Amino acid sequence: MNHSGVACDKKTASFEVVKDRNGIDQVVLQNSRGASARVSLHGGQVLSWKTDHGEELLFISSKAIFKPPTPVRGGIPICFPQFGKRGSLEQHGFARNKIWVMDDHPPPLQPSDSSGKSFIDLLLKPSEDDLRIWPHGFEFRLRVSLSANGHLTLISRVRNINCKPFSFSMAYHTYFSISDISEVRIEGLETLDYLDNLCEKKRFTEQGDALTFESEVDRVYLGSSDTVAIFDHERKRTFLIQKEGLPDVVVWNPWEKKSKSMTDFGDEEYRQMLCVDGAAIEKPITLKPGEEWTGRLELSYVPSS
Ligand SMILES: O=P(O)(O)OC[C@H]1O[C@@H](O)[C@H](O)[C@@H](O)[C@@H]1O
Repeated sequence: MNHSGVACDKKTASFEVVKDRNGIDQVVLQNSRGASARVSLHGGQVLSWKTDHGEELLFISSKAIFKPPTPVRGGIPICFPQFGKRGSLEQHGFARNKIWVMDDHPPPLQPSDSSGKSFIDLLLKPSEDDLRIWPHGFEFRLRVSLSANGHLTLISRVRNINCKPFSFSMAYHTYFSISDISEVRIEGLETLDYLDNLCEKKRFTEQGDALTFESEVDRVYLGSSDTVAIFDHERKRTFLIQKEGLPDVVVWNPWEKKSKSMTDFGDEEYRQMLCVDGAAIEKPITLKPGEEWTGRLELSYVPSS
């Protein structure tokens, strides 16, 4: 199938555009082995990423609301131009609530970002309402691609098309599907400083051990290495998060009490999800007129013992 703004190598991959129940386009990417991903124009949000055995790798709440402007609880919402409540905008900024468009003529990326991959290019430009609350002309281009080996890559390019500089924060708010929160650990954040959202954003230093979970966690780890891993012992699977241009890592699990206060989240669902986000938060990105920033996230999984 051919669609403007969408390209793929038909020998190795395919895609399809379908409408959700609210009439919003979703793009289904598939690789030659049958792995798939689903991306909605609502928020430019990845809603599903499946292995070639059809196993879902991302968490979506059974109570998620799919009607804009509510952001969908799960998948990979894009937080932009603000993370959390660190600014005057609504929580996590407006990008995740907007309807993005397919990008007909994206500026070229590296050939390796296209060949053998099934991908979709999306674009968000500010509406007049957006400009009233955040008066900065920008173009946000997002490429979501699925490779032959099932890796999911998100490449964000933000360009300043205005005549004055602006600054922003950004996060790929990734809800991983896990067997049980008591069975997982994160490696790659040991010894880093973090800002604890549960303690008025105070700065602490992580101890030398891998991160495990026994209560609510809501932290921004600062200046992490470019690879972070989530080990899921029960499922015998490890997620690898590789990132470029995204120095920070958000780790969030709402645990029991907060889960009960969220209307679009099941009371017990905190057990089956863990958010680990590649992000740029502590030091906002500043773009001069005409400048562009790129932030790249690659997600993959390997069997583990
Ligand atoms: O409910 P929202 O707006 O999607 O946010 C969920 C969570 O997102 C996390 O990234 C934040 O650190 C948390 O503080 C927040 O509760």
